[in-house]
Amino acid sequence: RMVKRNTVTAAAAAAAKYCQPGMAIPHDPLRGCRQYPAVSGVALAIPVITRGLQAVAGELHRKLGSVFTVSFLGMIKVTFLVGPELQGDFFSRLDSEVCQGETYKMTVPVFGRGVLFDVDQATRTEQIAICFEALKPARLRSNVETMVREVEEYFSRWGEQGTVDLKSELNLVILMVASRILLGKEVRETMFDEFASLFGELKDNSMHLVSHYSPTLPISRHRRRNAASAGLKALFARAIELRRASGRAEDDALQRLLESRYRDGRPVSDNEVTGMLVALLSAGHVTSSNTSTWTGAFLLSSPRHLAAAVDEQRRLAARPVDHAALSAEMDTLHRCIKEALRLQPPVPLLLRSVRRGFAVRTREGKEYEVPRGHGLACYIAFNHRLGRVYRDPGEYDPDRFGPERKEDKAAGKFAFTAFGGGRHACLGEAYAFLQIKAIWSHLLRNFELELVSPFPEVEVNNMMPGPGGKVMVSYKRRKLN
Ligand code: HEM
Repeated sequence: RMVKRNTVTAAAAAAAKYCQPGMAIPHDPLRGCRQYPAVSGVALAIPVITRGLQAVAGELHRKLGSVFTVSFLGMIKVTFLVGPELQGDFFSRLDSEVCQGETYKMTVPVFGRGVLFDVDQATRTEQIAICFEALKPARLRSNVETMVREVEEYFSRWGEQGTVDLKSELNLVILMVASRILLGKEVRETMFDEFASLFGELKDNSMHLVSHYSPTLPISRHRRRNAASAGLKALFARAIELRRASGRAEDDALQRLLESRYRDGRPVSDNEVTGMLVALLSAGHVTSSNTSTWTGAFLLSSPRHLAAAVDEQRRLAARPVDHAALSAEMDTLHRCIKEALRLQPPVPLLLRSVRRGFAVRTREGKEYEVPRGHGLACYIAFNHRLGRVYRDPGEYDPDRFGPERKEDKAAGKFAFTAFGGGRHACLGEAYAFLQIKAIWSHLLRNFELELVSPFPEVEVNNMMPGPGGKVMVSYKRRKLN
């Protein structure tokens, strides 16, 4: 039953000064609108700065329940849906009801014109399907050997012992893997340094909050972002020319994109291919790099789980690190990575806009209407720490995903959403796990590691916050047997 916003009770009317028109209105026939589900975003600014977004969200959740609206000067209203049971409304509704497009407009100057969030919904859906086809797990099988070789070569440069900033090391090795598997040998072998410098510039200048709210504001950061994006696309266009001139077909994502066609038979243009490559790198690099670093920080701070992960590698030491080993035989390592993703999801907050209003029902049976025009928020980092879903939610405890506990499954489909879910679920999940496991299985097999700097704090003012500062790790070579 749809709850009409204009049919609130007398009690609700009395509370109207708090429940501004257009807000999600709790429908509680017995108590009326006693809760005040709308809060001012401006009033929240100081608490968010001083106490952090998670703490403030916790307080709002305690006071207002699982559905509440934050209003920014009455102009932007964002409704938060808290808890796995409400995430179907966020992830699975039709794009005509709950739409991604508005909130990803900031990617247009990054990916370039004619790609993804610069095109209509139908074309975007086709382009995403083309990217999915290029990275689907069956396709990646043949790339694993190259991926593992790239990782081995990278760490062969480390000495017998030393101290490194793990964050910058993992950032670089992941970029090398991506340049080989996604972009191909031309970029990896002849243009890597130029590519790495342009991509670094793009990454540093495109993910700040100011770009989210005003992507074309003429500021120096945006000029540098635009130049880096144009430079990257030109570099990929050169790689395409080299590929065509060689007359060879390679086994990488570039080749698969070049050979793709839209459903009507139209080939994907070079501009679209270069834009999709920038999109895949942007979606996949920071997320994988941050997750690898958090995995290291957590493991190296948790002797019991580190020992379990090392034991697993010892058991598998006689086996080659191939696709079967990485995808099916490293359960302990998989859970260690997944737990890092639960505690530090690289995309902590997802936003949508509501195109057609709809009603949601909480687990307590309360109904709310979320009206057209609202923003909709899925605060992944907060949902991942709900005590009713995860036992001791602040603890790093990979065993919670084991067969005895399965805490992510027990609470329903959307209890673990580090990779999103439903209609727009991440298409790089298999690729991300393969490469992070390739890296960490190699590190655990070949090095004794120790975290020698304090456990990292989370970065602020970044849409994809990672571990802040340097993450210093000392290493000593070893061989597991
Ligand atoms: C640990 C690594 C990763 C994490 C945590 C992650 C997370 C996510 C999340 C949360 C979404 C959903 C966004 C939304 O619903 O608005 C998403 C979508 C996406 N991801 Fe990933 N991602 C990772 C790695 C990758 C990689 C390696 C690639 C590609 C190489 C990739 C490509 C994409 C793409 C293209 C989408 C958009 C899908 C769509 O809109 O239908 N991701 N990712």
